[in-house]
Amino acid sequence: ILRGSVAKPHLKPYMASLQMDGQHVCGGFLIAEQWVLSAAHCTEETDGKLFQVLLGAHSLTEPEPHKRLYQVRAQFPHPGSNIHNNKDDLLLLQLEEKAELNADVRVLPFQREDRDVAAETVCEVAGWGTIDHSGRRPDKLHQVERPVISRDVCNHRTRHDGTITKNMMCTDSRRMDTCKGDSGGPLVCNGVAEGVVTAGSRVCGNYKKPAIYTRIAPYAAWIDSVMASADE
Ligand SMILES: O=C(O)c1[nH]c2ccc(F)cc2c1NC(=O)[C@H]1C[C@@H]1c1ccccc1
Repeated sequence: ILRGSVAKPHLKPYMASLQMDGQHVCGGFLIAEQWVLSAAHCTEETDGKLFQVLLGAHSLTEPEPHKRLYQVRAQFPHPGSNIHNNKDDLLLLQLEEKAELNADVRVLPFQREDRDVAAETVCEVAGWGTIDHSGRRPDKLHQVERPVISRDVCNHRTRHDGTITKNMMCTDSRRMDTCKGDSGGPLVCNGVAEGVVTAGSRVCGNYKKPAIYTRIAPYAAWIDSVMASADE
């Protein structure tokens, strides 16, 4: 998160850190007791290995009462996701067991009504991604509030030039922005997860390149079907 602030500890109890060999790779969030939603691109350099999911954390390194690293039973990248674009950039992770829910570990509801969030709506996004232009990686969760910008503005030829589909949404990236390592985290508007930070490589903090999110509502049926069909 560029030019945001340190989050209040454990006030975003749905936040997950997707880790590989003890290192934070991407964000994610708890959508059900045994399920985390993130971004498919985050699996690109993991050559088939499964993530581990850290829940209940504020600091990535310090011991905290409800912090716990969960093994992942299975990962389900959206079948339409690919390395060439930001389409269908969603990843479902089934935890090895149901997460123990408590004050620091809670499910976040996601939007099921497929209707665009109004431009100028101020939403919030959090993550353990880079916090400055030298790529510094924070130990603690950071957050920032950003206004939604319309798809028409985001698709302007000087911005993302028509690549933003109806299944994507954008927020203003002037100065304050998401950045590498924040991908997979939720864009939360009025307490509901409306989007997932896309994990395609992108410049951060440049107003000409707004932040891009995968809208969740269009994928509610896919999410429900994967959760329903995955084996116990
Ligand atoms: O965050 C992203 O957009 C993104 N997209 C990807 C695609 C492939 C892929 F193998 C990884 C990523 C990845 N994450 C990262 O590179 C994470 C490792 C870097 C990082 C940044 C800040 C703080 C901690 C760690």
